[in-house]
Amino acid sequence: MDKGVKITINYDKGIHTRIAAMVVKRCQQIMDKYKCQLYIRREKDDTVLPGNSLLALISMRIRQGESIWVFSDSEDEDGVNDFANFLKGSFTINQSEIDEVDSLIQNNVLASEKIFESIANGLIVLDEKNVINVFNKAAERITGISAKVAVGKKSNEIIASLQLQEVIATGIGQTGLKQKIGEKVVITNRGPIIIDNKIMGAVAVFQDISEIEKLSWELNGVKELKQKLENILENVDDGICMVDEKHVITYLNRPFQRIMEVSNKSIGKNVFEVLPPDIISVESSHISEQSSFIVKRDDGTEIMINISPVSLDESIKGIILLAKELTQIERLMDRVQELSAKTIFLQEQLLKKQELSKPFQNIIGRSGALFDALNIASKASETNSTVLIRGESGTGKELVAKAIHYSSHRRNNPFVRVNCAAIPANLLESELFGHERGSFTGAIKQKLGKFELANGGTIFLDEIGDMDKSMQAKLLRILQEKEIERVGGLKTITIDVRVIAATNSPLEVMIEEGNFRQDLYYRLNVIPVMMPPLRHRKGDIPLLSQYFIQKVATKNNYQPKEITKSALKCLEDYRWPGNVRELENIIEMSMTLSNDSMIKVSDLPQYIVGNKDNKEMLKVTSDMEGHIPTLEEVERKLIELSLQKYRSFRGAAEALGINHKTVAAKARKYNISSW
Ligand SMILES: Nc1ncnc2c1ncn2[C@@H]1O[C@H](COP(=O)(O)OP(=O)(O)OP(=O)(O)O)[C@@H](O)[C@H]1O
Repeated sequence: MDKGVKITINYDKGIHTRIAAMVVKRCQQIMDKYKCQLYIRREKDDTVLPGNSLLALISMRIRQGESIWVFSDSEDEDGVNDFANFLKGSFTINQSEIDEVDSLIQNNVLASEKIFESIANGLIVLDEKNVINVFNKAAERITGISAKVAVGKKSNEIIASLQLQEVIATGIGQTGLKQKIGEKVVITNRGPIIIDNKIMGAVAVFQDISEIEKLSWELNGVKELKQKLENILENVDDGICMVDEKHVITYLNRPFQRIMEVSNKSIGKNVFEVLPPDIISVESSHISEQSSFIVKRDDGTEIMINISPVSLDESIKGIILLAKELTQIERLMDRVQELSAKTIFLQEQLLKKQELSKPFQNIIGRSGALFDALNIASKASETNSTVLIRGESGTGKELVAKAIHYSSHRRNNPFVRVNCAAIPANLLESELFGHERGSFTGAIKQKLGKFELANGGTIFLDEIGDMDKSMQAKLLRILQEKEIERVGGLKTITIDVRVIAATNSPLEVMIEEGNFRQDLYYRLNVIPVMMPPLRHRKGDIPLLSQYFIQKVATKNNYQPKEITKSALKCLEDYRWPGNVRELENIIEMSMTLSNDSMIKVSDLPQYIVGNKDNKEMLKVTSDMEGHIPTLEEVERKLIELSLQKYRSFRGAAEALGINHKTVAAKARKYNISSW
């Protein structure tokens, strides 16, 4: 190869395309003749090109006067000399040679096109005016634009996103450029075509990497998911252990290490070596379905083990072991039960509260028994049925009767109360049914009865147990026929009245004793409402006290007072025979009596405080172990106890219902100094 021949090109147009084709043709003939390969290279260039490559020769663009070297791979120099002589000549050519050369060029062009078409990357070639000359099949596939449309158009009109005009404008190429063509992501290598230092066009080769991008995005998603999963697994309370199909531990979370007393160094070890056989055995590691069992540890605690197979494409790839400390589960179960009971209770309360209409809302109390009564009463208000309200005096029977009336559709008509106990039996009939004026009744003028006055509304028959038997019969008739006759009158008057009756009397006993009509009882007791006594709902006392303090303050136009804890305790300890009415009265009285902003024990009536004192006294005396103490001894003990309990003269004074100065004096007298 080193023995090349240097020649100078004499042909005035240099080796242009057609001459290059001639050179290639001649070179091939010489190579065939001498069985060698011929090469050429520029004088000051190391690049060696085959002499029979048309593309190579054209790209060299050898001009007249330029020197080139001719080489051969053979020792024999004849081929080189022949080729060199041809190159030095004037390339005279006849017509048949022209045809041959043209067909060679044509074939080469076709071959280049074939190459362009068969490459997998998109190829776009532009001329110096930014007009697309080549737009191969891959470019068509990636861009979705056909070559017929693209070729001949400016690149920015067809595929603006590649910005190939920039390359022509700047002459600067780039490699590995990430660009977008529509939804597709491509990596582009692009560069200018420079000939004789002039930008003659640009070429871009691009590869569709959308799939790779998608995969890498998916891979990132998988990585993120894996991270999240690991975080979850580490933060759950359950122990989790994963074992592969070869029984090798691949993962253990921290709770599993704690529960099973193993370290994370067990990862990579055989599960049978790490865990005892009562947890996992060869048989249990071959399961195809989930199984659960309880294992008792030496310290008596129990662990629930759950083994599940991990299957992929119908073959088992390993197992997952879950370990839960049973005590913890039990604790959780208790908590769940407690919470669900609480939720049900609160839901019921909420429901009750929501269902109660406005007139029921000023009936104070949250206790279950009261709510049940109010709930029934509230439902009764939606009907015309007779209601029988039972309960001790002062429990709020009238309040409920009014609430029923004012919640019902009768609310704009009268609510008429009749106290059956307060009206003498001989007057009750005319009170209820009215009377006509005249000699028979002796009445000077006509009087409407309560039933007529209540027409369209509600009649509230309070203390119905005190009604005498003859009136009971008349009332029964009215309830059945919905008609009345005034005393001394002849005509019957149809009435539309809802009846609500109330009593504190034991009607069932009275029926047995023959003092109350059973048929009337059934007529009245259509919807029974039981009002609980206050001593059965002491939890309502603080709320009721607050309510009455506010009510009295508003009524008398003075500031509401607070109630001390010890005074409230006294109220809670009392039996309340007079129920809410009695509490209301006590609050009103003590608010009036109290000199400052607090209702204290000393402001409460003695029989309420005394009730508490009695109990404490009993306790104090029983503490003295059978010996009957003197009054002084009891007093000393009481002062001592109350000072120990309340830790101030004022607190002890409140509890004892005496002045704090008295307590201080007594403490001095009995020498009680440490408390
Ligand atoms: N739950 C309550 N909330 C607020 N006030 C109440 C409540 N219960 C009773 N009261 C009040 O107590 C007083 C007595 O109530 P009410 O007259 O309704 O009782 P009663 O059961 O009808 O008594 P009696 O059987 O003696 O007629 C009234 O001032 C009433 O407003």
